[in-house]
Amino acid sequence: MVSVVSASSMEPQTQDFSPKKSPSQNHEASETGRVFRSKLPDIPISNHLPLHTYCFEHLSEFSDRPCLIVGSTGKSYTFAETYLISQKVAAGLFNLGIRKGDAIMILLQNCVEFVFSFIGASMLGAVTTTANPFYTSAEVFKQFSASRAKLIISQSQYVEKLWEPGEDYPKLGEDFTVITVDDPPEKCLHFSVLSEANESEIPTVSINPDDPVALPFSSGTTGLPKGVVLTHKSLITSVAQQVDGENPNLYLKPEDVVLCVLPLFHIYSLNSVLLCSLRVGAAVLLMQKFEISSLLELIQRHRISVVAVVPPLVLALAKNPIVEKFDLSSIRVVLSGAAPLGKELEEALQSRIPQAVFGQGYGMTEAGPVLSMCLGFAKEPFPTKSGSCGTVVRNAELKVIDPETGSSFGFNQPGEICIRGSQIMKGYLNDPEATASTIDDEGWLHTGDIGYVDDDYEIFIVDRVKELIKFKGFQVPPAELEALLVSHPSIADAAVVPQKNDVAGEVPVAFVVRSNGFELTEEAVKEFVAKQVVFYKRLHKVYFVHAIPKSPSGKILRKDLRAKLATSSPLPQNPLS
Ligand SMILES: CC(C)(COP(=O)(O)OP(=O)(O)OC[C@H]1O[C@@H](n2cnc3c(N)ncnc32)[C@H](O)[C@@H]1OP(=O)(O)O)[C@@H](O)C(=O)NCCC(=O)NCCSC(=O)/C=C/c1ccc(O)cc1
Repeated sequence: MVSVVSASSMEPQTQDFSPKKSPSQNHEASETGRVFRSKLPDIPISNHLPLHTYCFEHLSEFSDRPCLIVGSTGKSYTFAETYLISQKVAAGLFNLGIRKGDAIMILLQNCVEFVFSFIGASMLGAVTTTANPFYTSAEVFKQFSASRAKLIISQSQYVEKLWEPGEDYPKLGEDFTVITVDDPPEKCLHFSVLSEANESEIPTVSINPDDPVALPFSSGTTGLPKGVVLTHKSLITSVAQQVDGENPNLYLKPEDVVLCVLPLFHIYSLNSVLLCSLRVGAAVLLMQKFEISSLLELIQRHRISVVAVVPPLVLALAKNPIVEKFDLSSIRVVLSGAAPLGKELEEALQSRIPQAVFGQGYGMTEAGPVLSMCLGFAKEPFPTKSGSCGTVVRNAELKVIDPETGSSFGFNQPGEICIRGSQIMKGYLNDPEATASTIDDEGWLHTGDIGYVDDDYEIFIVDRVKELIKFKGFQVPPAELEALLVSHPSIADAAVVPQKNDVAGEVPVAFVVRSNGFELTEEAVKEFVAKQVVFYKRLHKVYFVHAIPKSPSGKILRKDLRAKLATSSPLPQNPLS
């Protein structure tokens, strides 16, 4: 059944993304060579519960243990306190008019209020859309308007941008409420209106497993950013696939201290760090901003045992000489995700933290997000290979298809990776077309990533058919930058593609066709874009060309442009002109 998101509401209609059949574990793969399953057996998953109930299901076993630790101050909140404050926030949101099905926006860096707000909204049956506080006004408002959020929780320093664009945008205080976690500017409310509300005033709400709970934005395989509808059922399934069962794939313990430096406004940290830790009773150490020496100090002081990272952090930990000065012996697990990690880098870090199990997870916001996870992290671990991004999670099916014909490949043959299971998104918000082109009518989500499954069921990503550029694990949708570029009066056409970069992985670069007779410099183009986008979407290079290569149907031939970049080193000023 195809997920269709109705034009008028947050609710995608009639969904059933559970596997259509129940193949018997990975044996099916060996029999047919078509569908790959985890080496771990399927488990019962409590995905009939609301997300907050599931996360705190075992609260009584660790209610007095630390749940959230603020890195900068050392202040900590127990599980019982975290649960209680979240209940208060739910009551406070209700007092401010938030009802089941309403959306709120969290525009915050990592902090305890982020957690209280997300869980509090879940308790009301409300939906949270998370956004990067470094977004420009226009970027915030696009997401705010698309999600029809009624309230924003932010910090005073970001409030200014909420009314900056003027006329075309809702005015502060008129159409929505702004709450700040620090001293509120005029017309804003302080977070205490939520955190000091009376928890007994939470209404009784009936939450359906298919109700949305989170609405992160992602451009998917193509186009502009879209709201990704993640339900209570999808997030519970994903967390359970990682940390539940007698032999959890990602074995976290209540004694663990889990590093949360990656931003909670992206699904990687929200799911694999926060929600997984809440479920198992592990403490989450919150860092607002990455800075290498503070990070190392915190690891040493709090005996951090589980570290979730992206490749630029692996680079810093593997190469920075300052690392040698700190005691990192507490680390037992290093999970890397969100972008491909080179074998050499992985081995360099492993030699610095020899006692830790090092591995990768593979995720995509639309997939709920985790498709595969290193089985070296399991309670009873399996041997794994460096460079692999894990094995498909349990209670899910994965296949590798020929992107041209759709037929499934067996072992060791690269093709587009597809995933099916109750964890995947319900659909894109109000975008049935994009949903239907991502989730097919048998419930398979097409990732746009090219990879293969080896004889040991380990997955290796080798390329992508999707357009997305990844800067330090952040999404840069080319279509968004191309739309901006062609809005410039002196630009006739433009294409944006990734260029390899040692630190960021990839950076966006543009090919630009000037309008006839117009003077335009590279600096002017870069500045034009930089003013309108968050820092990681800025162009790193502009090449002026006479035409953008396109297919007969008008699609930009990105592969040709990427190939031009790959073959020109060092890059000439104008490779195509
Ligand atoms: C921590 C990173 C790796 C590095 O941060 P950085 O060193 O500060 O560098 P940035 O390039 O990000 O920041 C640029 C500038 O912004 C500044 N900045 C920065 N945060 C601040 C600040 N809080 N205050 C003030 N200035 C600041 C920063 O200092 C810097 O300033 P400057 O040095 O002057 O250029 C950062 O890039 C980062 O968090 N990247 C990860 C993004 C991410 O989480 N992506 C996930 C997408 S979802 C997905 O793919 C899911 C996959 C998945 C995979 C596996 C799973 O198990 C589950 C899921």
